[in-house]
Amino acid sequence: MSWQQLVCQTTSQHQEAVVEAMEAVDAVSITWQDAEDDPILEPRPGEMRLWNNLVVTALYEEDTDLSALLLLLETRKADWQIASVMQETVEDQPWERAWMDSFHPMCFGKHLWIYPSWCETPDDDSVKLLLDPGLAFGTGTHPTTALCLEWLDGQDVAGQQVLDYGCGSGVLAIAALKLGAKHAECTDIDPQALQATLDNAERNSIPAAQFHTCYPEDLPKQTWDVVMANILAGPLVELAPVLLAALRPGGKLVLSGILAEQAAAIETAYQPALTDFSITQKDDWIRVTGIRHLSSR
Ligand SMILES: C[S@@+](CC[C@H](N)C(=O)[O-])C[C@H]1O[C@@H](n2cnc3c(N)ncnc32)[C@H](O)[C@@H]1O
Repeated sequence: MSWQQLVCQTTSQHQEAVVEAMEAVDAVSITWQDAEDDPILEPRPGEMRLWNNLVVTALYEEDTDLSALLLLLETRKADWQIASVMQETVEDQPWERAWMDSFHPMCFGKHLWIYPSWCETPDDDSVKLLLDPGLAFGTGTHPTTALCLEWLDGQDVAGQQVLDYGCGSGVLAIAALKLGAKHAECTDIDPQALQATLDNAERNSIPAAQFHTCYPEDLPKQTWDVVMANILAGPLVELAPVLLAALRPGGKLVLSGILAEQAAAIETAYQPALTDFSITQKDDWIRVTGIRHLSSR
């Protein structure tokens, strides 16, 4: 058995019209994704934002007649800012397994590995995290997470208290605990992220006494030895007073989720309070690290 797939590139302004036209011919599924590498900045609550240019993909049964839809897309090409339309045949496959094939064990730095739960883990002395893709961000496949994990792997966090601000899946906190940290505080504005962190901590056999999840407004009034925040440049600039106040003098800060061209804004907000300020780039993204001055500034 095979399927027909229609792949159409348009703009966010016309995505709704294209999706409606595709739905009208009984699409089995419709998905859309970024046509470029265009990060979406955090929407305000209740607001939905799309990438500027997107690729809309519709799947149809083998015998669906798509001629009228193709004609409509061709006629409205200019109005709906359609850059391309492609029709292809897709062979049937075990879909529930297909996505699993794209997740493999990944190594960060020298010792830190992330394994999907369906992979066998070797019996060696590497540090292993079990993590499956889920609703919350953070499986290590994104350069921003990878930058933080690579940094963590090179740190001596034994016995330290860490704060994971914007924890997503909890990947950074769990990695720090596996590397010997004493306790991790995990915070996020998204309830699904807090739940995913709890689930992933349990899956990784982290004792409940070693970590805690809460919303940012409920964070305990204390400072931490290590503060990690992989959010986005805008919120990181706004959160600078909060994150710096959470860091004990001499404590280490790692920030990620920042595009290379946003480095100056982060530097202005954080550099005056830090020593050893350092920037590392991976693809379009950067990681910023530093140590809080021993004297308060
Ligand atoms: C890019 S994900 C990072 C997840 C994970 N820490 C990692 O490194 O892969 C950013 C997370 O920050 C959360 N977030 C965004 N703005 C926030 C804010 N102002 N305060 C706390 N969390 C925030 C999001 O809900 C999301 O889970």
